Amino acid sequence: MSRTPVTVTITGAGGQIGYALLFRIASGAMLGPDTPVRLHLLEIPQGLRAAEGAALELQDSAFPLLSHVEITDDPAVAFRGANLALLVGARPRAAGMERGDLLQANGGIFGPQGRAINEHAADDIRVVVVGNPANTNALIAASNAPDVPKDRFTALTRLDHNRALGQLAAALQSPVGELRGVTIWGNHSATQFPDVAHATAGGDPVPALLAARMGGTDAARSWLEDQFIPRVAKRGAEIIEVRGSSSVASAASATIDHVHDWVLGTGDGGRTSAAIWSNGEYGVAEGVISSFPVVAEDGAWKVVESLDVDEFARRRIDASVAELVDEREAVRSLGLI
Ligand SMILES: NC(=O)C1=CN([C@@H]2O[C@H](COP(=O)(O)OP(=O)(O)OC[C@H]3O[C@@H](n4cnc5c(N)ncnc54)[C@H](O)[C@@H]3O)[C@@H](O)[C@H]2O)C=CC1
Ligand SMILES: O=C([O-])CC(=O)C(=O)O
Repeated sequence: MSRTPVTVTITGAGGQIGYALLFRIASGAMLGPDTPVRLHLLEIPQGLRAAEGAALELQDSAFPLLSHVEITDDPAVAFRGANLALLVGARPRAAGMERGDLLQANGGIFGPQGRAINEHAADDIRVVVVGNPANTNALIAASNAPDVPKDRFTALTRLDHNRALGQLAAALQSPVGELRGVTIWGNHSATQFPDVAHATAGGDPVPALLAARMGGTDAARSWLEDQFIPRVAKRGAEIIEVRGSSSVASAASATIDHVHDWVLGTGDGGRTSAAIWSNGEYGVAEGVISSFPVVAEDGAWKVVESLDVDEFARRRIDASVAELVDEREAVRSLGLI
């Protein structure tokens, strides 16, 4: 284990997801058992004590891969030399806040962070935005980092992808590990489209397996449209209702999965979902950060472009992309991009 440590910046490191992320990163779950890490924890002043407390616990965990922890409220320090940036800290929607207010408040976070990444991060910087509204926050950061290739800015839809796997596995009574080819399209919001048209379980097509279990194609289609899609798309709200607060461990786990696959590759048959810069694939508007079916090879996400999109899927994808375009117009009119 003589490799140079990878510098990982985590924003909002003193928050809930930050707390769940830090220990898994330091254990090697994200970058593998041979890669030492330096952690840069960025917080706002009122979050620094929580980040300091987490750092004490990191020390107490004696992780062999953890080479250094830096805690700061200065983005220039946090992003200096960063190879990976996990942008978790964001401004939550408060009571009475309009969408424009939320985008404005987050623009005040992700604009400066994009500029600090542009100025201070390492040349191979890769960014995943978790803080909501994740896709548009990623767009703001990317737009404020003109020297960083756009394909280095991504947003997390892996949690939605994993939620879809969990629901399908339960419906089919199939191990999660046998499921392939699920896709989340569009925005990390209730308009997202979880798509199983090309999915397989144990090598068999999921639509046919659902029809066999549910007594026909119409019953399977109703289950997909009336139960599966809304349940996955609104799972965040369900967790808040049942748990009393938003998803934390599953969000951290999905973030680990996203970065792990981006850096180390998805391998054979490992198609997944990630929100990445659109170059117009599948008719998605260029220059929004949309979720696509992807594989990762040599440290880059690639859209899997060979899938048929039927009329139902087309409508769902277009609706979610229309929301992304609206959000882009809103942040453009606020001067944030
Ligand atoms: N994309 C996804 O799938 C999911 C996204 N989320 C989002 O992740 C975000 C974080 O969630 P939690 O950790 O539960 O929230 P939290 O409120 O526990 O933690 C957020 C932390 O960010 C810090 N912070 C705020 N502004 C900052 C800034 N400018 N720089 C650095 N740190 C800053 C806060 O001080 C706080 O410690 C939220 O926006 C949430 O909506 C949550 C679950 C899933
Ligand atoms: O709504 C939230 O803050 C949490 C979220 O994004 C999710 O659970 O998908």
